Amino acid sequence: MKEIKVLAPATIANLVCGFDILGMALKEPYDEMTLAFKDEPGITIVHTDEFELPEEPEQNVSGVALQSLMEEYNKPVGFNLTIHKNIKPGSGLGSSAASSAGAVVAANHLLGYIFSKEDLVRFAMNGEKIAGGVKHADNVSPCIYGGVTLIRSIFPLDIIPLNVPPLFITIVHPQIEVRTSDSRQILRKTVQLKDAIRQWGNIGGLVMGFMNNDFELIGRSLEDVIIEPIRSILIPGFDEIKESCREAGSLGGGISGSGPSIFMVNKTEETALKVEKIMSGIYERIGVDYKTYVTSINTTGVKIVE
Ligand SMILES: Nc1ncnc2c1ncn2[C@@H]1O[C@H](COP(=O)(O)OP(=O)(O)OP(=O)(O)O)[C@@H](O)[C@H]1O
Ligand SMILES: N[C@@H](CCO)C(=O)O
Repeated sequence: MKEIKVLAPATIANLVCGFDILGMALKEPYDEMTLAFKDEPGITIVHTDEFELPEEPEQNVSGVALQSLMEEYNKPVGFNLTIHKNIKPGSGLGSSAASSAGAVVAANHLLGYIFSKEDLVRFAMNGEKIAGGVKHADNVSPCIYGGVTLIRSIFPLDIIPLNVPPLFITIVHPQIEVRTSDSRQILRKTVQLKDAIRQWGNIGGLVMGFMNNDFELIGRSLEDVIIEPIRSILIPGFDEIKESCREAGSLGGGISGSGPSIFMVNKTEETALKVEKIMSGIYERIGVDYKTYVTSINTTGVKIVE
Protein backbone atom coordinates (compact mmCIF):
# COMPACT_ATOMS: atom_id res chain seq x y z
CA MET A 1 0.00 0.00 0.00
CA LYS A 2 1.35 3.42 -0.98
CA GLU A 3 2.23 5.46 2.12
CA ILE A 4 3.99 8.78 2.72
CA LYS A 5 5.46 10.42 5.83
CA VAL A 6 5.67 14.21 6.16
CA LEU A 7 7.03 16.66 8.75
CA ALA A 8 4.74 19.67 9.16
CA PRO A 9 6.41 22.70 10.78
CA ALA A 10 5.22 25.14 13.42
CA THR A 11 4.57 28.67 12.19
CA ILE A 12 4.43 32.17 13.66
CA ALA A 13 1.40 34.00 12.31
CA ASN A 14 1.05 37.81 12.25
CA LEU A 15 4.76 38.54 12.84
CA VAL A 16 3.59 41.25 15.23
CA CYS A 17 2.22 43.94 12.89
CA GLY A 18 0.74 41.77 10.09
CA PHE A 19 -2.46 40.40 11.65
CA ASP A 20 -3.79 37.64 9.35
CA ILE A 21 -1.39 38.56 6.51
CA LEU A 22 2.18 37.63 7.55
CA GLY A 23 3.61 34.32 8.73
CA MET A 24 6.90 32.46 9.12
CA ALA A 25 7.69 28.72 9.07
CA LEU A 26 10.05 27.36 11.76
CA LYS A 27 12.52 24.49 11.80
CA GLU A 28 11.19 23.36 15.20
CA PRO A 29 8.85 22.11 16.54
CA TYR A 30 7.10 20.02 13.87
CA ASP A 31 4.39 17.35 13.66
CA GLU A 32 4.93 13.93 12.07
CA MET A 33 2.16 12.58 9.85
CA THR A 34 1.73 9.43 7.75
CA LEU A 35 -0.83 9.22 4.96
CA ALA A 36 -1.79 6.10 3.00
CA PHE A 37 -4.49 5.25 0.46
CA LYS A 38 -7.23 3.03 1.82
CA ASP A 39 -9.39 0.61 -0.16
CA GLU A 40 -12.73 2.35 0.39
CA PRO A 41 -13.53 6.09 -0.01
CA GLY A 42 -13.45 8.30 3.10
CA ILE A 43 -10.98 9.44 5.74
CA THR A 44 -9.74 7.66 8.88
CA ILE A 45 -7.67 9.64 11.41
CA VAL A 46 -5.61 8.23 14.28
CA HIS A 47 -3.62 10.39 16.75
CA THR A 48 -0.61 8.79 18.43
CA ASP A 49 0.07 11.84 20.65
CA GLU A 50 -1.17 12.87 24.10
CA PHE A 51 -3.47 15.75 23.12
CA GLU A 52 -6.85 13.96 22.91
CA LEU A 53 -7.91 15.77 19.73
CA PRO A 54 -11.06 14.62 17.94
CA GLU A 55 -10.44 11.84 15.40
CA GLU A 56 -13.74 12.31 13.54
CA PRO A 57 -12.70 13.76 10.15
CA GLU A 58 -15.30 16.53 10.28
CA GLN A 59 -13.98 17.74 13.68
CA ASN A 60 -10.27 17.38 13.00
CA VAL A 61 -8.76 20.19 10.91
CA SER A 62 -6.76 17.70 8.83
CA GLY A 63 -9.96 15.80 7.94
CA VAL A 64 -11.71 19.00 6.85
CA ALA A 65 -8.71 20.06 4.74
CA LEU A 66 -8.46 16.59 3.13
CA GLN A 67 -12.21 16.55 2.45
CA SER A 68 -12.01 19.81 0.50
CA LEU A 69 -9.11 18.42 -1.55
CA MET A 70 -11.09 15.21 -2.24
CA GLU A 71 -14.14 17.19 -3.36
CA GLU A 72 -12.05 18.97 -6.00
CA TYR A 73 -10.32 15.70 -6.99
CA ASN A 74 -13.80 14.42 -7.78
CA LYS A 75 -12.88 10.70 -8.09
CA PRO A 76 -13.44 8.06 -5.41
CA VAL A 77 -10.43 8.01 -3.06
CA GLY A 78 -9.85 7.14 0.60
CA PHE A 79 -7.05 7.96 3.07
CA ASN A 80 -5.75 6.62 6.38
CA LEU A 81 -4.02 9.43 8.29
CA THR A 82 -1.84 9.02 11.39
CA ILE A 83 -0.81 12.18 13.26
CA HIS A 84 1.87 12.50 15.90
CA LYS A 85 1.62 16.03 17.15
CA ASN A 86 4.58 17.77 18.81
CA ILE A 87 3.11 21.27 18.42
CA LYS A 88 0.73 21.74 21.32
CA PRO A 89 -2.79 22.83 20.28
CA GLY A 90 -3.68 26.33 21.48
CA SER A 91 0.00 27.32 21.72
CA GLY A 92 -0.01 30.04 19.05
CA LEU A 93 2.54 28.03 17.10
CA GLY A 94 0.22 26.97 14.29
CA SER A 95 -0.68 23.54 15.62
CA SER A 96 -3.93 23.33 13.69
CA ALA A 97 -2.28 24.70 10.52
CA ALA A 98 0.45 22.03 10.64
CA SER A 99 -2.22 19.30 10.60
CA SER A 100 -4.23 20.91 7.78
CA ALA A 101 -1.19 21.72 5.65
CA GLY A 102 0.61 18.42 6.31
CA ALA A 103 -2.46 16.39 5.29
CA VAL A 104 -3.01 18.14 1.95
CA VAL A 105 0.70 18.22 1.00
CA ALA A 106 0.90 14.46 1.70
CA ALA A 107 -2.30 13.76 -0.30
CA ASN A 108 -1.03 15.82 -3.24
CA HIS A 109 2.16 13.76 -3.26
CA LEU A 110 0.19 10.47 -3.28
CA LEU A 111 -2.08 11.77 -6.07
CA GLY A 112 0.90 12.77 -8.28
CA TYR A 113 1.09 16.54 -7.70
CA ILE A 114 -2.13 17.49 -9.47
CA PHE A 115 -2.71 20.54 -7.27
CA SER A 116 -0.64 23.75 -6.98
CA LYS A 117 0.67 25.10 -3.65
CA GLU A 118 -1.98 27.80 -3.86
CA ASP A 119 -4.70 25.12 -4.22
CA LEU A 120 -3.29 23.37 -1.12
CA VAL A 121 -3.48 26.63 0.88
CA ARG A 122 -7.12 26.97 -0.20
CA PHE A 123 -7.92 23.44 1.07
CA ALA A 124 -5.94 23.89 4.29
CA MET A 125 -7.72 27.18 5.05
CA ASN A 126 -10.97 25.22 5.41
CA GLY A 127 -9.31 23.32 8.27
CA GLU A 128 -8.30 26.63 9.90
CA LYS A 129 -11.91 27.75 9.75
CA ILE A 130 -13.03 25.02 12.14
CA ALA A 131 -10.12 25.74 14.54
CA GLY A 132 -10.37 29.54 14.71
CA GLY A 133 -13.87 30.28 13.40
CA VAL A 134 -12.63 32.18 10.31
CA LYS A 135 -10.57 31.40 7.23
CA HIS A 136 -7.06 32.80 7.42
CA ALA A 137 -3.91 31.72 5.59
CA ASP A 138 -1.11 33.27 7.64
CA ASN A 139 -0.18 29.91 9.24
CA VAL A 140 -1.02 27.44 6.45
CA SER A 141 0.69 29.48 3.75
CA PRO A 142 4.23 29.56 5.27
CA CYS A 143 3.67 25.96 6.41
CA ILE A 144 3.20 24.93 2.76
CA TYR A 145 5.56 27.37 1.00
CA GLY A 146 8.26 27.61 3.71
CA GLY A 147 9.97 30.87 4.69
CA VAL A 148 7.93 34.02 5.23
CA THR A 149 4.80 34.71 3.22
CA LEU A 150 2.61 37.77 2.79
CA ILE A 151 -1.07 37.09 2.11
CA ARG A 152 -2.07 40.12 0.04
CA SER A 153 -5.59 38.75 -0.29
CA ILE A 154 -7.49 35.55 0.57
CA PHE A 155 -10.44 36.10 -1.81
CA PRO A 156 -8.97 35.63 -4.38
CA LEU A 157 -5.88 34.07 -2.89
CA ASP A 158 -2.72 36.11 -3.54
CA ILE A 159 0.34 34.74 -1.71
CA ILE A 160 3.69 36.53 -1.90
CA PRO A 161 6.74 34.59 -0.64
CA LEU A 162 9.32 37.05 0.76
CA ASN A 163 13.10 36.83 0.72
CA VAL A 164 14.36 36.95 4.29
CA PRO A 165 17.81 37.01 5.87
CA PRO A 166 18.76 34.11 8.16
CA LEU A 167 17.30 34.90 11.58
CA PHE A 168 17.30 33.09 14.93
CA ILE A 169 13.99 32.85 16.72
CA THR A 170 13.49 32.33 20.46
CA ILE A 171 10.08 31.24 21.69
CA VAL A 172 8.66 30.86 25.16
CA HIS A 173 5.37 29.02 25.55
CA PRO A 174 3.72 29.56 28.94
CA GLN A 175 1.84 26.31 29.52
CA ILE A 176 -1.66 27.74 29.24
CA GLU A 177 -4.01 27.18 26.30
CA VAL A 178 -5.42 30.14 24.38
CA ARG A 179 -7.86 29.15 21.65
CA THR A 180 -7.70 31.22 18.49
CA SER A 181 -11.49 31.46 18.46
CA ASP A 182 -11.47 33.03 21.98
CA SER A 183 -8.57 35.39 21.33
CA ARG A 184 -10.26 36.64 18.16
CA GLN A 185 -13.51 37.30 19.96
CA ILE A 186 -11.94 39.78 22.38
CA LEU A 187 -10.63 42.00 19.55
CA ARG A 188 -12.30 45.29 18.69
CA LYS A 189 -14.09 45.24 15.34
CA THR A 190 -12.98 48.76 14.35
CA VAL A 191 -9.61 50.52 14.43
CA GLN A 192 -8.76 54.20 14.71
CA LEU A 193 -7.27 55.78 11.62
CA LYS A 194 -4.12 56.90 13.50
CA ASP A 195 -3.50 53.28 14.59
CA ALA A 196 -4.13 51.95 11.08
CA ILE A 197 -1.59 54.45 9.68
CA ARG A 198 1.04 53.36 12.19
CA GLN A 199 0.31 49.68 11.54
CA TRP A 200 0.57 49.80 7.75
CA GLY A 201 3.78 51.84 8.09
CA ASN A 202 5.16 48.97 10.19
CA ILE A 203 4.01 46.28 7.73
CA GLY A 204 5.68 48.08 4.83
CA GLY A 205 8.82 48.59 6.94
CA LEU A 206 8.96 44.94 8.01
CA VAL A 207 8.60 43.67 4.44
CA MET A 208 11.32 46.04 3.20
CA GLY A 209 13.53 45.14 6.18
CA PHE A 210 13.25 41.44 5.23
CA MET A 211 13.87 42.08 1.52
CA ASN A 212 16.90 44.36 2.13
CA ASN A 213 18.45 42.41 5.05
CA ASP A 214 18.00 45.61 7.08
CA PHE A 215 18.01 44.32 10.66
CA GLU A 216 17.47 47.74 12.23
CA LEU A 217 14.38 48.29 10.11
CA ILE A 218 13.09 44.81 10.98
CA GLY A 219 13.48 45.68 14.67
CA ARG A 220 11.76 49.08 14.38
CA SER A 221 8.85 47.58 12.44
CA LEU A 222 8.11 44.77 14.91
CA GLU A 223 5.44 46.90 16.59
CA ASP A 224 1.70 46.25 16.86
CA VAL A 225 -0.58 49.04 18.09
CA ILE A 226 -3.86 47.25 17.33
CA ILE A 227 -3.92 43.59 18.44
CA GLU A 228 -1.09 43.25 20.98
CA PRO A 229 -2.41 45.78 23.54
CA ILE A 230 -5.57 43.65 23.87
CA ARG A 231 -4.23 40.09 23.60
CA SER A 232 -1.10 40.62 25.70
CA ILE A 233 -3.29 40.96 28.80
CA LEU A 234 -3.86 37.17 28.58
CA ILE A 235 -0.11 36.41 28.62
CA PRO A 236 1.77 36.37 31.95
CA GLY A 237 4.92 38.54 32.04
CA PHE A 238 4.46 39.71 28.44
CA ASP A 239 5.73 43.31 28.75
CA GLU A 240 8.67 42.40 30.97
CA ILE A 241 9.79 39.57 28.67
CA LYS A 242 9.61 41.73 25.55
CA GLU A 243 11.42 44.66 27.09
CA SER A 244 14.16 42.61 28.77
CA CYS A 245 14.85 40.65 25.57
CA ARG A 246 15.15 43.86 23.54
CA GLU A 247 17.54 45.29 26.11
CA ALA A 248 19.64 42.11 25.71
CA GLY A 249 20.03 42.74 21.97
CA SER A 250 17.03 41.02 20.40
CA LEU A 251 15.67 42.85 17.33
CA GLY A 252 12.10 42.63 18.62
CA GLY A 253 9.12 40.33 18.83
CA GLY A 254 5.68 39.86 20.29
CA ILE A 255 2.80 37.40 20.43
CA SER A 256 3.11 34.32 18.23
CA GLY A 257 -0.18 33.88 16.34
CA SER A 258 -3.04 34.28 18.76
CA GLY A 259 -0.80 33.45 21.74
CA PRO A 260 0.10 32.60 24.43
CA SER A 261 3.60 31.91 23.00
CA ILE A 262 5.93 34.91 22.79
CA PHE A 263 8.63 35.02 20.10
CA MET A 264 11.73 37.19 19.70
CA VAL A 265 13.69 37.67 16.47
CA ASN A 266 17.50 37.72 16.73
CA LYS A 267 20.37 38.40 14.39
CA THR A 268 22.70 35.80 15.95
CA GLU A 269 22.32 32.43 17.65
CA GLU A 270 24.28 33.79 20.59
CA THR A 271 21.63 36.47 21.23
CA ALA A 272 18.86 33.90 20.72
CA LEU A 273 20.33 31.73 23.48
CA LYS A 274 20.83 34.75 25.77
CA VAL A 275 17.18 35.70 25.24
CA GLU A 276 16.08 32.12 26.07
CA LYS A 277 17.80 32.46 29.47
CA ILE A 278 16.05 35.78 30.12
CA MET A 279 12.63 34.32 29.26
CA SER A 280 13.24 31.28 31.49
CA GLY A 281 14.48 33.47 34.36
CA ILE A 282 11.35 35.64 34.29
CA TYR A 283 8.93 32.69 34.24
CA GLU A 284 10.83 30.91 36.99
CA ARG A 285 10.71 34.04 39.14
CA ILE A 286 6.98 34.61 38.67
CA GLY A 287 6.16 30.87 38.88
CA VAL A 288 4.81 30.11 35.40
CA ASP A 289 5.38 26.68 33.78
CA TYR A 290 6.92 27.15 30.36
CA LYS A 291 8.71 25.55 27.42
CA THR A 292 11.27 27.29 25.23
CA TYR A 293 12.55 26.79 21.67
CA VAL A 294 15.57 28.31 19.95
CA THR A 295 15.10 27.79 16.25
CA SER A 296 15.42 29.38 12.81
CA ILE A 297 13.42 29.83 9.61
CA ASN A 298 12.28 26.69 7.77
CA THR A 299 12.69 27.51 4.10
CA THR A 300 11.08 24.36 2.63
CA GLY A 301 7.71 24.09 4.40
CA VAL A 302 6.07 20.66 4.88
CA LYS A 303 8.81 18.12 4.16
CA ILE A 304 8.30 14.70 2.60
CA VAL A 305 10.62 12.26 4.32
CA GLU A 306 9.69 8.79 3.00
N1 LIG B 1 -5.33 18.15 14.06
C1 LIG B 1 -5.49 19.16 14.88
N2 LIG B 1 -4.42 19.79 15.39
C2 LIG B 1 -4.57 20.83 16.24
N3 LIG B 1 -5.75 21.32 16.66
C3 LIG B 1 -6.87 20.74 16.17
C4 LIG B 1 -6.78 19.65 15.27
N4 LIG B 1 -8.04 19.30 14.95
C5 LIG B 1 -8.87 20.10 15.63
N5 LIG B 1 -8.17 20.97 16.37
C6 LIG B 1 -8.75 22.03 17.24
O1 LIG B 1 -8.21 23.31 16.87
C7 LIG B 1 -8.01 24.10 18.05
C8 LIG B 1 -6.53 24.51 18.12
O2 LIG B 1 -6.30 25.47 17.15
P1 LIG B 1 -5.91 26.95 17.54
O3 LIG B 1 -5.87 27.72 16.27
O4 LIG B 1 -6.80 27.42 18.65
O5 LIG B 1 -4.44 26.76 18.14
P2 LIG B 1 -3.04 26.89 17.43
O6 LIG B 1 -3.13 26.28 16.07
O7 LIG B 1 -2.00 26.36 18.36
O8 LIG B 1 -2.88 28.47 17.42
P3 LIG B 1 -2.42 29.56 16.34
O9 LIG B 1 -3.28 29.30 15.14
O10 LIG B 1 -2.69 30.86 17.03
O11 LIG B 1 -0.99 29.35 16.07
C9 LIG B 1 -8.37 23.26 19.24
O12 LIG B 1 -9.70 23.59 19.61
C10 LIG B 1 -8.33 21.84 18.70
O13 LIG B 1 -9.25 20.97 19.34
N1 LIG C 1 -3.90 35.53 12.45
C1 LIG C 1 -4.49 34.60 13.36
C2 LIG C 1 -3.47 33.53 13.64
C3 LIG C 1 -3.90 32.54 14.69
O1 LIG C 1 -4.36 31.38 14.16
C4 LIG C 1 -4.85 35.33 14.65
O2 LIG C 1 -4.01 36.08 15.16
O3 LIG C 1 -5.98 35.16 15.13
